[in-house]
Amino acid sequence: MAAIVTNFLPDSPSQDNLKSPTTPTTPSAPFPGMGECNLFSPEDTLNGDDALIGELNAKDKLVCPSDMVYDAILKQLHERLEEGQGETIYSVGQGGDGKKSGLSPDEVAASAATLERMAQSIEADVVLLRERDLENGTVADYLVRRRADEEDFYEVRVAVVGNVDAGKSTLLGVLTHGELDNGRGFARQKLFRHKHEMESGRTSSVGNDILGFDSKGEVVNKPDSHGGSLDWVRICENSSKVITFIDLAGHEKYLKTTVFGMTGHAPDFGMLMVGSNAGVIGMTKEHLGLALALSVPVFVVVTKIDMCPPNVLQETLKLLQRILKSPGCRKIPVLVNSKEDVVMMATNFSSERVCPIFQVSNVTGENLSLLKMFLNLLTTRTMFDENEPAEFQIDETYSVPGVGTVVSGTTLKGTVRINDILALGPDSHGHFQQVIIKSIHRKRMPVKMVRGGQTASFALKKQIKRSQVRKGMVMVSPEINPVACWEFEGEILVLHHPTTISTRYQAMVHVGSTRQTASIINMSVDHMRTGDKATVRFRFIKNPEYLKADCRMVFREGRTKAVGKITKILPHAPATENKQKLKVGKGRGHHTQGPKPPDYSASGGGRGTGRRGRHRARGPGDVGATPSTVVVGTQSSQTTLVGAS
Ligand SMILES: Nc1nc2c(ncn2[C@@H]2O[C@H](COP(=O)(O)OP(=O)(O)OP(=O)(O)O)[C@@H](O)[C@H]2O)c(=O)[nH]1
Repeated sequence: MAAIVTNFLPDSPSQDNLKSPTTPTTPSAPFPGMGECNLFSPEDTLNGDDALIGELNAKDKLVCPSDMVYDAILKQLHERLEEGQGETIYSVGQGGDGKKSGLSPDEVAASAATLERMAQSIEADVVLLRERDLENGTVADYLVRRRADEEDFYEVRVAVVGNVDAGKSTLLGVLTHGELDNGRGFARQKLFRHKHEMESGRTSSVGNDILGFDSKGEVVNKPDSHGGSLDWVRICENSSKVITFIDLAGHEKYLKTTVFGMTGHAPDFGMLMVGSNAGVIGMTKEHLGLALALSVPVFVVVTKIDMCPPNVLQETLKLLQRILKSPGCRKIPVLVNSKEDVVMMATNFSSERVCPIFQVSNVTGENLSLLKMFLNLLTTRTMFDENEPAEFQIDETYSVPGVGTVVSGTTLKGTVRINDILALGPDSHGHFQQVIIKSIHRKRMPVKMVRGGQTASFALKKQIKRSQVRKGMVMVSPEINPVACWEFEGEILVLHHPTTISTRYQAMVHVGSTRQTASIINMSVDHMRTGDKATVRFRFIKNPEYLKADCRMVFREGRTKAVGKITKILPHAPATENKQKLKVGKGRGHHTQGPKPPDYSASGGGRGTGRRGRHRARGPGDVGATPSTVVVGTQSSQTTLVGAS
């Protein structure tokens, strides 16, 4: 099995205990209140009224409820919508009173009417998802979703990955423009034209496409009849939920950008595309491994089933399932063939264990309705708490004529409103400066506020030049009192390295939208090889960064890949120590302060060496501190060195 597993897929179960805070936390089920949460317990606010609790747990409670029961169920529904950020799945006919679940057709109809009446009163819509025929009758699952608020919509981010030619652009074109492909690139052309228009003046390397769903689960996207482009503002205004596809490149040469897209754009889910005729080739396993390493739940879309001989399709599916079940993945692959499968998969998807597999054709449209239904039911993994101080990570910067500097990225926590004052940084000295939010856009739509889990662009009021802002910076509430760090510790697992990794080895660290070369300055072991785990102390070579413990990280250069999580931030490590140390060592072959000479052979050859030289010339901090160094002072930019013998 090892042969089919990429070097992003270790044969090790150890990834499970690595949790990411830059990617959102995972609730146990995407739909609060699904299944047994329908049932009332004595802890509910019913003051221990046993008779009422009994009524509320009855499978037929919605058939003809008393006023008291009606009010209690309505209150519960309201709470569940709050908890589920505007939606929930409600099962009708499911009993918690010891009686077997299931209602007669008349009872289901009466219950549905009651549910509908309740939903109307709280500005929500009800849509039947599936009916299950059980021994004692029918249980019906309904999607209850709040209607669109012109200014607000619920956002789910899906990173689209897969090998070149898997049909990524075509599928996005078909989904967002509502027209099938011709097998010769028709659908993707629309997307390219649309992208070209939308990205003029922008240098984004990661494409975005949106698909809106209204409160009834209908697709909102309607390209205008002339240019075929999409009106994002109209889509957002009419949608209760917007899926943002983070369109990542399939080619190996863009892997760096793909890693950035997966870490910096905080996707809720990954959509792995596989061409059924080509099978699991090229970057497919690499992308799957990356998603797993970052704990991003993945679903697979197998395309081109219209042109694939059945035996080849079966081979592809068999291999996919084998890879997904392998020790490196430990997933439960499920082929999705019906609406029932979709509801089951959507309600269990956030658990990260199941991996739904869709088989579609962009040309005939086969099974696309199942995929759309699944996308409609996806819920974000971000738990939002408006009382938390705001945190926003920047993944793109712009200079807009007449507006000034604009930063875009993801709100990780709290809320940000127009005129809020936030701390922007860190700059190259580790400092943060105050900025005022002048205006906010979500998907090009002007809004007054954004909250955790939402992407946004902010125009900044203060005279901030674009050159003063870089990807990887953050804007946070000043009450956080942010501190930047040159150094941090992480627990990492080497997924692949051609030889051994030693102290002073340098590679690119990806954490959230932070992407910078860092040097290993010491480790809990002498050397690390493929499959090894260690606690490692890193030092950034160019700027200090704002990091947080428990964030997931990827450490990679060329074919070297390691994943892990940050365990400790060392905000008081000096900024200038290495420059001085370097002078001592340079030209004299004097490396006595460093534990080991740099492992150039392992650092990707001339490229790695060249980087070291380049960064050394630029500024502080390229070679690591030694444990023997004594440091006085706490501000990274003002640190004094004593006893750097
Ligand atoms: N017959 C058939 N052709 C398809 C299907 N999906 C995509 N294609 C064709 O496959 C070709 C490649 O599709 P793309 O969407 O460009 O593939 P991609 O994964 O985006 O490729 P990169 O952007 O290069 O990474 C195009 O000519 C599409 O028309 C499908 O379901 N059936």
